[in-house]
Amino acid sequence: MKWALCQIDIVPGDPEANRKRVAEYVHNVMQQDGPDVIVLPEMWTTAYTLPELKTIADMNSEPTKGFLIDLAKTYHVNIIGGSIATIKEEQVYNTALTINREGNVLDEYDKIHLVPMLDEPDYLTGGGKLPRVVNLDGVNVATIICYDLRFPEITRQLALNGADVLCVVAEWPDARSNHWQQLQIARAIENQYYVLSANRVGQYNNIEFAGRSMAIDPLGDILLEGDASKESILRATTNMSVVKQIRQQIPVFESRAPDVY
Ligand SMILES: NC(=O)CCC(=O)C(=O)O
Repeated sequence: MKWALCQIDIVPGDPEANRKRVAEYVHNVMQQDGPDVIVLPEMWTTAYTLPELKTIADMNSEPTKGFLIDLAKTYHVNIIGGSIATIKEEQVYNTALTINREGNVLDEYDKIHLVPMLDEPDYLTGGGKLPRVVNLDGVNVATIICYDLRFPEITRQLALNGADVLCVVAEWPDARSNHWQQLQIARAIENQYYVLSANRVGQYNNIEFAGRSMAIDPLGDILLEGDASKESILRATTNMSVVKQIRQQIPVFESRAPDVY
């Protein structure tokens, strides 16, 4: 399966401008060796303009959900639509959308773990349900959002639920880029799945974001890594026979002892 991980900058507080940019990106990506899946970063419609979200966030994920469905159908491509700020029953959530080639919304996941270092808990409501493991062209994929990466409880459970690929959509600051890289490698090794990420680049509110989007194989080897500051599209390939092979060679899931811990 071929993936395009979109490491892009975001226009703060301007969802219309960001949708326009993403439409152009998707158009260009599909012109050259079209991927099977496109992955966008976290909060890509607004960036972290938290005090403004009550006025600029989507309502029940619209209009961005409709926009992504149209893109998926037009280009016949699966889209992990990063995450967007959306208002549901007067609460603002950070929500990841996964849409298949036919334009069906397979998952709408509200970020569970809100980041104190970026003031998310002051403005957002955390979700109460795990992401779904969805099937994209025969591959089992789960998507988490940025800070979720620090919580091995969720990433292990997604492996137990059948994930062979973990996507991480992010706005991870450069100040902690070491954690960004090491945690992705750890999650790949311990769960023996691919970890593919799309992190934003650029700055907002004196925070520099880390870029360095990654594709990591189920042994923890880095296949691709984005630049720290430049917009780029990382093109990765996943092969499910590699996941199967590693899980046979090092049978971690059979060796678990959940009755002990
Ligand atoms: N957007 C995020 O969730 C950032 C997470 C972060 O800064 C960290 O875990 O460190």
